[in-house]
Amino acid sequence: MPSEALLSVRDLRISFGQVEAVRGLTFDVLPHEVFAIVGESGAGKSLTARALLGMVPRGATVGGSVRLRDNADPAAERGRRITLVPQDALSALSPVHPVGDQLAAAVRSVRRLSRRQAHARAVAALDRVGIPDAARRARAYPHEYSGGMRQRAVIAMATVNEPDVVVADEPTTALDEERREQVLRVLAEQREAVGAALVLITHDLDVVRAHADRVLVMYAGRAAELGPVRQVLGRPRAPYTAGLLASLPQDGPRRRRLPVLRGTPPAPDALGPGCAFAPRCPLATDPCHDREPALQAVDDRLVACHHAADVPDPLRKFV
Ligand SMILES: Nc1ncnc2c1ncn2[C@@H]1O[C@H](COP(=O)(O)OP(=O)(O)OP(=O)(O)O)[C@@H](O)[C@H]1O
Repeated sequence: MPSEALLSVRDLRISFGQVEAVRGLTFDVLPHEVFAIVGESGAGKSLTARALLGMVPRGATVGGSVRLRDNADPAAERGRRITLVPQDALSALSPVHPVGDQLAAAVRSVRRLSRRQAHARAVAALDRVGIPDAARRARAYPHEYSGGMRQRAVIAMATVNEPDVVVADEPTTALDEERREQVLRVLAEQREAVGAALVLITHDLDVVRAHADRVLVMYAGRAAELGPVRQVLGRPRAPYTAGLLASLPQDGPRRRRLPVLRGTPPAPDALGPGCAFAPRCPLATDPCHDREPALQAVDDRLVACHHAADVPDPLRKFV
């Protein structure tokens, strides 16, 4: 891995029996960056997110490698050097222990500190994420917190041990717009406060545009495009990225999003020999149906498309 990478993923593959759901992902996460993974439902984002922490569902086989800096195994460093902000804040907190105790336990699981010291760290972490009157609130149970406070407490839990990498799996999916921005702001602040990189899993290109430095666009378990957000979203080279982008309104309320990408992604057990996107792709030609494209470097990013050089600009003409 490049010496500066905090997390290095090489040819990650996750399969269930004969069916491969994640099909060979390779990328690095660099210090301090926000690395987004975006794609439609079923693309393999959640499986990938969990594999980054060494967590895989029962019955899955994992190939390739995921390593932290100094070749450390993420499963051994989970909670310490790499942490997860899950989608559902409630499920991340135990209902039967005060929030402060849960944070203090997380601290003591990785550091030799007295209860008192760990509790002080827990309170400081709650204070840092903007929980008012943190010392008192630390003694309260999750059900005594508002939804927004619970989200913040989960972010405090993920950052209390000052990890190198925080993985946030769709942290804002269930939230309204205002809460969504709040959570992303708190995440960004905490990432900066503890100096961590953030892997942000989302299906929302608006979130990517506003919050990420680099983006991996996934389709059917593979990388369709990978590179700096400005390049990838500014001038997509994968027809899939272009289609996703074109389905966003250029302005106006988000809910007026247009369903431009027709059809649905293929199921992992129904993939043919060609490009998985070919059945939905307006640029597809015979080679696209016959042969899966390899990732190639084009304009400061990697693209898996036989027609990477032909994806028209501006986007509106494409769809
Ligand atoms: N435990 C499992 N057993 C069998 N197949 C699974 C399992 N978990 C996930 N898959 C399959 O792997 C594929 C990728 O799933 P994953 O949850 O990673 O997608 P995703 O991109 O996170 O989607 P979403 O945005 O809906 O969460 C899906 O086709 C899913 O059916």
